[in-house]
Amino acid sequence: MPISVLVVGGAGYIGSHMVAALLAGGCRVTIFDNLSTGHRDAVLGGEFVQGDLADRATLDALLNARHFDAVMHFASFIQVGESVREPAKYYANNLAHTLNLLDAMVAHGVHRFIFSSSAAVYGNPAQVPIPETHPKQPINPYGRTKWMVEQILEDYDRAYGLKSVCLRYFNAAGADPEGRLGERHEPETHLIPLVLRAARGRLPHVSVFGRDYDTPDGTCIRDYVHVTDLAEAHWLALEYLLAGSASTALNLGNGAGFSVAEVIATAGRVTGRRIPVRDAPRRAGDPPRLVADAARARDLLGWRPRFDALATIIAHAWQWECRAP
Ligand SMILES: O=c1ccn([C@@H]2O[C@H](COP(=O)(O)OP(=O)(O)O[C@H]3O[C@H](CO)[C@H](O)[C@H](O)[C@H]3O)[C@@H](O)[C@H]2O)c(=O)[nH]1
Repeated sequence: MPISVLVVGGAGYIGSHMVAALLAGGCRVTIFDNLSTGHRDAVLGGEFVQGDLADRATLDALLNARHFDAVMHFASFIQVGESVREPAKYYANNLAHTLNLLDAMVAHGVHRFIFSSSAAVYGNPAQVPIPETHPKQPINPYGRTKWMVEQILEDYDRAYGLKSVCLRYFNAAGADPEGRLGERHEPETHLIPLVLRAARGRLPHVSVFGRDYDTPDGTCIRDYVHVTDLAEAHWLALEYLLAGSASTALNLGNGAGFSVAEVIATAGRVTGRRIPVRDAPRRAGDPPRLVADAARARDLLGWRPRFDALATIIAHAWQWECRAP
């Protein structure tokens, strides 16, 4: 029997790369596209179900009709600034709808869950690289929803035996090396796709949000991790749960930080284009440095990122950008 996985948010950026990896690995995949936030054409196969995570009846019907070995949950809103302006939207989708999904899983005896968490659970870190044991003090509603779900999962394990792996992504970036999939947020707010749009002339310039941070060149430092390596980590987390292992939370990053200025310079070299830059004020809620200590994912899962060079991450994103109309 192939492994059967329900991928919630499987038509989004990271979810679609995951679906491709599961299909390539011979899994039976059902994609639940929550509120049509994804792109159906991004899904390379599997069964496609469109629905609303708020609708328990749809979830019950799905979980009644199919056996799932595990659920992977990618369907969340991800914009920090928007979460500050519209917290209700984030608490409804990222928290309440996730709770609905978990309750449906418990009711139908599905007890393996892989959750897309975030480095945002750490808030402004007191140290980098950040280990998983670092205090969790999220500084915006987005990060709080991720940390609340992680805490709910601890309680659901104790009470209902629901086993989970929370994967705390640092900065997901890059695109499918074969060029079939890539990043397509609407609106796009992430640094690398915006830099590449400026390189291609689809944007007049890229803004640098703050040059007065306490970092060597004054711009913020992030740990960019390739989307294919994130999908690989989910695979390993699935195998880990199928082996009967205990619930855990793991950082996913390369352990190397790059500043905004370094990203722009690297993109200039990779693309061979001049990238117009404009200085802009700091963006609210941006911590100066986020760099992962991913030793636990290495030790527990055997995760070894393959595309850890920033230039490779940007090259794959550029290949995808060049395919955009
Ligand atoms: O036009 C831009 C866009 C971003 N930045 C800077 O580039 C860095 C990276 O910004 P991104 O928006 O690409 O990524 P974030 O670190 O803000 O976001 C990451 O962490 C967030 C939570 O903290 C969410 O999880 C989000 O989806 C994830 O990519 C930040 O210092 C940001 O200020 C710019 O200078 N100009």
